Amino acid sequence: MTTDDSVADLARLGDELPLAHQRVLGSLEAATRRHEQATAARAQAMRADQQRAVALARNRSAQQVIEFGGYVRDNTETATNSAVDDVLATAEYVQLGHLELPGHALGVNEDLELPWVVPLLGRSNLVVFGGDDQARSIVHRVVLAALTGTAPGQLDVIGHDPHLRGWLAPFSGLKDALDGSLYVVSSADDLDKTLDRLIADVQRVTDTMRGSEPTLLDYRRTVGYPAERLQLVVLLDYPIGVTDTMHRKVTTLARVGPAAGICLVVVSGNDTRGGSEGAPQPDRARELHDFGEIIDQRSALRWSRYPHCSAHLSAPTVDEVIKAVADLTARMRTAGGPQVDFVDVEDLNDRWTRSSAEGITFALGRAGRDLVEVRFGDEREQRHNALVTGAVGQGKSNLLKVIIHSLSQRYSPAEVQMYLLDFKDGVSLYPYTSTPHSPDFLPHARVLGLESDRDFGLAVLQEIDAERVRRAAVIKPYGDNIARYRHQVPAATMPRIVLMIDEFQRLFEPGDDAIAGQAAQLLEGLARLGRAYGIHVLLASQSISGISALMARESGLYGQFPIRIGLKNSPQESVATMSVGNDGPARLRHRGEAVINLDYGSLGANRTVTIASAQDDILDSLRHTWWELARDTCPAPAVFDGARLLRPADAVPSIRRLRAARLTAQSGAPSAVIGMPISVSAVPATVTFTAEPGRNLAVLGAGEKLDQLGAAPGETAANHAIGVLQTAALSLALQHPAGDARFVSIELLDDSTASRNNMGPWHHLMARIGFPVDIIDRNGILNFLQEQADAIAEADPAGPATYILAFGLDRIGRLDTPDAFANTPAEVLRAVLRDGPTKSVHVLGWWANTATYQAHLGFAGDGMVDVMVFLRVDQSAVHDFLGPFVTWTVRDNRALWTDRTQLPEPTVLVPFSPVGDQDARVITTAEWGP
Ligand SMILES: Nc1ncnc2c1ncn2[C@@H]1O[C@H](COP(=O)(O)OP(=O)(O)OP(=O)(O)O)[C@@H](O)[C@H]1O
Repeated sequence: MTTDDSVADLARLGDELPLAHQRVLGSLEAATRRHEQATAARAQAMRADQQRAVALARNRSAQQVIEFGGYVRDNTETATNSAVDDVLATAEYVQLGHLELPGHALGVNEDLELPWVVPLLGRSNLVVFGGDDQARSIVHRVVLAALTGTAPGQLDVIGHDPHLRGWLAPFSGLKDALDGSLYVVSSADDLDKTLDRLIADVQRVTDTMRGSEPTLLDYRRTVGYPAERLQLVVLLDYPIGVTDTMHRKVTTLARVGPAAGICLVVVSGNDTRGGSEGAPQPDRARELHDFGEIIDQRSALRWSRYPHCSAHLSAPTVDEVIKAVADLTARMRTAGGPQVDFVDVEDLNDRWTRSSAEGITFALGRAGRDLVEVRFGDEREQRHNALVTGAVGQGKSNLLKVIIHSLSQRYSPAEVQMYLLDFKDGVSLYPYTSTPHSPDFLPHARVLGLESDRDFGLAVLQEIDAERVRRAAVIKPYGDNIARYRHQVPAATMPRIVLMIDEFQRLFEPGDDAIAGQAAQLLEGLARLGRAYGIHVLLASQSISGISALMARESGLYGQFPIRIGLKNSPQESVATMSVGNDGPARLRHRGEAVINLDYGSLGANRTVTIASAQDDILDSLRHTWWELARDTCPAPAVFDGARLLRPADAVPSIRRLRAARLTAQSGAPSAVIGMPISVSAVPATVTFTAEPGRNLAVLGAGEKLDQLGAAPGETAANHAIGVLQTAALSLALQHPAGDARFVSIELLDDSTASRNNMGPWHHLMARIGFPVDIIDRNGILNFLQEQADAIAEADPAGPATYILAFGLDRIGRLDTPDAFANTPAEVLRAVLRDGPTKSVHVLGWWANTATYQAHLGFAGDGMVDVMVFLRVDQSAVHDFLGPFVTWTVRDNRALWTDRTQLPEPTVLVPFSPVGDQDARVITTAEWGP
């Protein structure tokens, strides 16, 4: 290649270079443009996508907000309207009104309105800042919602109102329905005590739960019944009147209260000056923020959880509150408390398996998931006796029934024996007796006092005391108590004895007489000394405050009763049952709940128990089983029914025994049966008519109550004077199987009295049993007495007996008109009375009027009549006859019996009533033997 060629090539290249450059630049530009266009197109597409996504998201979220709003509204219904007939219903959430969110902020067209629901009972406290009328409305709304959202009667409202604003006054109707369900204090002192009590409540609730559940509400759900109480504590004008110490207690409660069912509603107004030792107020205000939910209405109404929402309160008017409270109290009155069944506390398949040697245990009910039992006789615990109190209708009878059946199911009659006395006019012990229609009886019952009176109460105490003395002698060689004795003599039978007296205070009323004194002494002795011999006492009463001073002062009886069981009662009774300052029972809410305290009622030892409900059908069938098992080995209990009239037919077994004794010549003289002494042994009162001076019988006083006059014949015949004489005659006649007796009846009764008291049927009956009665009327009486006096003088002492019945002898007048020989008929009567008995002529007479009786017998009457029966006779007349130390008050269905030569002291008895149709049937059809 030449040089010229090279130059030419270079020149060509030089020409082509700019073209190539331009081409390159051109294509670069085109590429850049294409790229830019593509990028712009992509960006536009992405923007469009994004806008679509945002729009979609907005739509979706608006939709969700709307849906969620509906959901919240629906669920609010459920959360705030718990079924209040469910006993566990609790206002855990309450609706106060609604919250509003502006719609444009959410991308929705309308502003959003949501229910304003705040957590409350068991969940949180509430603090309201600002103290004007709106705060009052908030309080009304909160309290009302809490009450209506909780099972009736389960929530107590406690208020502190230092400025006496009366904000809680519209709720005062609560107090009428349930004591203690609203309690408002205004003084700092009272608030302090209330705070102490609330803190004690927290401790007790925590003890009850024993860490098994984190909160009371959980615990209630687990055990399935509303254990303990819920409390809403409203503190107005906080912290007015609140000292530092109290504030610390409030702070503690705010922290631990909700879990224990205590919820604080603190209203802190604009005036926040505290008590004298008040902490710097900003600190307190700051602490209040930690209490729980905050509602601030100092500027606009806000709930601190959602500060961007405006809150709107649905404020009830005062009238609405009052009306709602009235509805609520109506439901509270009918609402029952928690229920535990007998089968929840007693194993029906485990019968009579326990030994009472070391003590006895019975079930009462449940406290939460715990079975609550009481043990008597334990040597270590040294609790032997119990005191039970409860206002009328609060479940005392039910409780006693549970105790009786729990003991009877666990222990056989050889291990536990019961003496049951009921001093009220009730029927609770009737099912334990046998009746003609139902032969079952409670085999563990040794004595049943159905409508006991004081005499019978005393007789039972004496009987048990005698048993104590007997046991002391038996046990002595083996040690000093029943446990040691039974340990060493395992084959021995020595049941524990439980003496249970309902309305025992009646034993001590009027309080200053001989019976009260003896009863207090015996009871105290039994409660103190009986423990060693297996004797335990359970006293029950509606009202002991009247006698508590007597019990504590004179005999120290209460000191023997470490176990106190208080059903709901007044504060005064509660304190009398427990101890000073311990009004636990008064704060119980429901029938069937009780405070049990094993430490002499000391404050701090209270435990709330739901007493088991005595399920009658189950208990009836248990008793039937026990009876089937024990009927052949256990005698029926001795039954005393103080109100029941004693019928002549009731005397048949005794008369049969007396007749048999006469026939076998064990007894030489016949005995008239006149009544039943008030005693445990069923041995009748008898008057033996031996041929001795003085063996006459005088019945003194009116025989019936005036308001019984006019009763239909036969139906309610209750003239006891006539009844005593008729029955005496029947019983005497039946003891003369040989027919060697004559009966004469002096009858001075008016027709109405005679017919009302079945004199005709009595004559008829006497005739049917072989002893027709010779009747002497008013006109024949003087002649008859004269004849008798004459005949007595001549009579053979071994001749047939003559019984002169005299009905209403006082009606003949004083018998002091002398005859031609200056003898008065009264003297003739005295001759019969004085000389008759030794010739087997006995007078059994009734004088309604004691003055006439004295006139008939004269001053020298002593010695003519050994036996007297006083009916409706006043105390002073009794003193005339028996001296100043005998007390006697007129009582229905009772008589006072004295026998100068045979009875150590006057004895109260139930006298017989006149013969009725049924008596006549029984007596004529009874098997009398030869
Ligand atoms: N623990 C309980 N559980 C369920 N019901 C109960 C309970 N205790 C009592 N009751 C019911 O309450 C009512 C009154 O009870 P109870 O007769 O025992 O009261 P009380 O105090 O003995 O009354 P009173 O003194 O007037 O005779 C009864 O209908 C009884 O069934």
